[in-house]
Amino acid sequence: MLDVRDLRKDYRGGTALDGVSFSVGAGGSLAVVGESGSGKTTCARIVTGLEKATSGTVTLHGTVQMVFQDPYQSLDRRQTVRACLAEVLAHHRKDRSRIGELLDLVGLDQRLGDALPRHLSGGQRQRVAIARALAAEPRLLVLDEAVAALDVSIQAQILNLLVDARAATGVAYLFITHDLSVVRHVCEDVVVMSRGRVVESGPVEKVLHEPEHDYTRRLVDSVPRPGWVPRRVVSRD
Ligand SMILES: Nc1ncnc2c1ncn2[C@@H]1O[C@H](COP(=O)(O)OP(=O)(O)OP(=O)(O)O)[C@@H](O)[C@H]1O
Repeated sequence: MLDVRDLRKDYRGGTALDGVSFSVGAGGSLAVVGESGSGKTTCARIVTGLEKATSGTVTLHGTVQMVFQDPYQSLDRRQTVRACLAEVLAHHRKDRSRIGELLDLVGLDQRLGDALPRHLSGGQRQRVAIARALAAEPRLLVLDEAVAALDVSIQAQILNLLVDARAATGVAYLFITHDLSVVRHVCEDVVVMSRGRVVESGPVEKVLHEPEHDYTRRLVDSVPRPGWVPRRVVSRD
């Protein structure tokens, strides 16, 4: 449902992407990992249409929504959770009655519908951002460092939520992260980027256990706790 072929992005100062190709099947989940500056965000911005590639093609069947790292920046500070979701539902001509369903889907208490972003914790705000993205019923969600700003225990909760939301809705993920430890739980496949190129790709388990490329090996070694898998967390923030 998403096919990215031979993307190139040149800036005046250099090249951010060079021959990048990958694809995500319907309901699939692909991680794009790499160090800072490897080109991940540029990929995400081109897939979502925020930026144009210098050359190459992006073929996408269905709509795409994006979830950013910092939900506080991406939410309107004057808008309650309910108003925020109502706006997106109206924009996409979806039924307003879905607000309750969306809050359930992301594990937010219905009473929080009347809260403003400043009354919510970081994890709760990210739940709102995910609900807002899912309100449009996209076929693909691009998550750009969506858990990077959260504490590890809250990260685990949001990762669990993402697993559950994908199972419930059939949405596909393009999961952009510098942190390999969060990939295994959420994604089936991974592409590893370095300096604007894909250096390795394949099933997550294979790439994590038998990395072929030196760069990937270093990324795997730099994970603080190799093999760390977030445990199911029962309590919610
Ligand atoms: N608007 C721009 N103008 C010039 N160079 C840019 C621009 N945007 C990105 N770049 C360069 O392109 C390269 C890839 O950047 P990109 O943000 O995609 O990497 P990244 O892997 O997402 O890193 P990070 O995690 O730090 O955001 C970097 O060298 C960056 O400096």
